Amino acid sequence: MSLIIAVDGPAASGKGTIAARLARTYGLPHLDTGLLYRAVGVKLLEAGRSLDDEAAATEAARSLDVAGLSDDPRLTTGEAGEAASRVAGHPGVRAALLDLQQAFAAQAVGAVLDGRDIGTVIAPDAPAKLFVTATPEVRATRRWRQLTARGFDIGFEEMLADIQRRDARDAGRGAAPMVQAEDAVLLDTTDMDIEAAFDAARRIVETARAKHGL
Ligand SMILES: Nc1ncnc2c1ncn2[C@@H]1O[C@H](COP(=O)(O)OP(=O)(O)OP(=O)(O)O)[C@@H](O)[C@H]1O
Ligand SMILES: Nc1ccn([C@@H]2O[C@H](COP(=O)(O)O)[C@@H](O)[C@H]2O)c(=O)n1
Repeated sequence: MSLIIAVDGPAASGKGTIAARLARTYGLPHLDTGLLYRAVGVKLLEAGRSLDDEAAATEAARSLDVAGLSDDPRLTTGEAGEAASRVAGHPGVRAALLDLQQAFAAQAVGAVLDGRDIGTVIAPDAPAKLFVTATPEVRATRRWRQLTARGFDIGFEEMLADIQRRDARDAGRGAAPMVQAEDAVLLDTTDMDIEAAFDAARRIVETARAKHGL
């Protein structure tokens, strides 16, 4: 068995930050799966297609070029996040992105993946699973700081409404909804800074490693 670390949770909970640091700590490749859905959403928007058009979204997912996604500034906007969450509800899109994610998780060296359905659908047998969360207000504050620091003009109330709308859509959809896997450990980072959250995450992974002899 390889060390697969599944990190799920709602928007701006800090799961990407934790996943990236865990990957560095354990020398594992890391996939931010949200980027895949963001790229599909942006592709549709740029082609002038409706985000509700499942056939177009599925085709965009099937023909996705995954090279360079983590450096693409178009994927970091609030609009990209909203578009991602809309196309992520299409079963065809999720099916088109499944093999790629499962192949990434199956690397012999192990892997860290973060998203919404890693512990439930992509890697249900992962030995280490975390569900990272924080209150909507704290997550909206983190995302607002992140976006305004990059020069985006957005009010806090709008940010909070965006987070709450996305939470409801991601948790309420029929296809692979955002839900804590039964065997995932809940990590509530509401009152934790990044260092404290990472330390807590590493302890969870260490416990899993000891349990599975990894
Ligand atoms: N525990 C924390 N305390 C304060 N700020 C944090 C904490 N964790 C992450 N952040 C900051 O909050 C912002 C969002 O974090 P991050 O991108 O890791 O969240 P995420 O859950 O991966 O979001 P998304 O799913 O939308 O990609 C970043 O600016 C990050 O530096
Ligand atoms: N495994 C995943 C990852 C993401 N999504 C959807 O994409 C949206 C954007 O994700 P971020 O992590 O970049 O914020 C997110 O709101 C989900 O709708 C997903 O469904 N499954």
